[in-house]
Amino acid sequence: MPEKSGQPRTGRSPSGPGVTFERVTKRYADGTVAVDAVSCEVTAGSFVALVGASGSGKSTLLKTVNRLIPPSDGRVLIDGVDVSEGPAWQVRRRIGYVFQNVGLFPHLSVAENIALPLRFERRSDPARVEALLDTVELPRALGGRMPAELSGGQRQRVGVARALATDPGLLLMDEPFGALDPVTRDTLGRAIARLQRKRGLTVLMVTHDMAEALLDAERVLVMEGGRIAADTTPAALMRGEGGDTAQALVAVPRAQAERIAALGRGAT
Ligand SMILES: Nc1ncnc2c1ncn2[C@@H]1O[C@H](COP(=O)(O)OP(=O)(O)OP(=O)(O)O)[C@@H](O)[C@H]1O
Repeated sequence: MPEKSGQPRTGRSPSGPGVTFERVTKRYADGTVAVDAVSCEVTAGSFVALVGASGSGKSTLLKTVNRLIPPSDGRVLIDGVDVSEGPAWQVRRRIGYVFQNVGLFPHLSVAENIALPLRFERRSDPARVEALLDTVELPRALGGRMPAELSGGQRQRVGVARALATDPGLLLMDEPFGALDPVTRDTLGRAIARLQRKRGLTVLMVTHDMAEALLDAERVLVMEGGRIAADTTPAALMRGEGGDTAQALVAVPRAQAERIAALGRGAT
């Protein structure tokens, strides 16, 4: 993995776009400044994690990319084009979006849920749905089930498959695995990281879990009070760099790893 923050680790040329935040500010109606003049360049084909305390502005910043939240000031560019230009559906067609409790339609089968973005494009493609089930490592037979007949982890995989249906180059994930057990969380995180490298996707992932950010992403943005407090690599964070806010977040998985290692050595 390259050390330099922001360089994609994928060996192939990226298929995902670059994302630019230019002094992006979001002020809510009650005066809350959720995002405060954030400027940042996300390199095409890179995997970036957004971490920070609750309320630090991570989700708000992420949602300015697919226009779920319009900035009060500043702008967001995808491959140099302002996302506020043109109809929202046109911008979102090129962006996969995965969030916690993925919001599958309960009255549609798994296959129908996955095919939904294709239907909006007037495409019907059962082979594509099967390929997407393969991508997220779900048995094809699950396509006929209803969402209520799946486990939480399987539902989340279906959400990822649906987000990938239109073959977007950019994937936005907001606490995508937050409600899952640790094993499924780890497996899915690795699967996404593999997919990102293989396809050269640009991924922006909000997570509360610093260990997840360190293991899956190649660059970590630490948010505090609507600003980026640190912009660095997992390796640099593990060397103790990035400042106090970042190090307070790293301290949790570090201490856990040390306690587990001590248990392994037979310490009480
Ligand atoms: N619709 C809204 N109206 C007013 N304030 C809001 C609104 N949505 C979010 N906020 C505030 O904006 C700030 C940033 O919220 P945001 O959801 O972006 O943070 P976050 O870092 O994603 O938090 P969490 O980790 O808890 O999901 C918080 O103070 C929040 O209370």
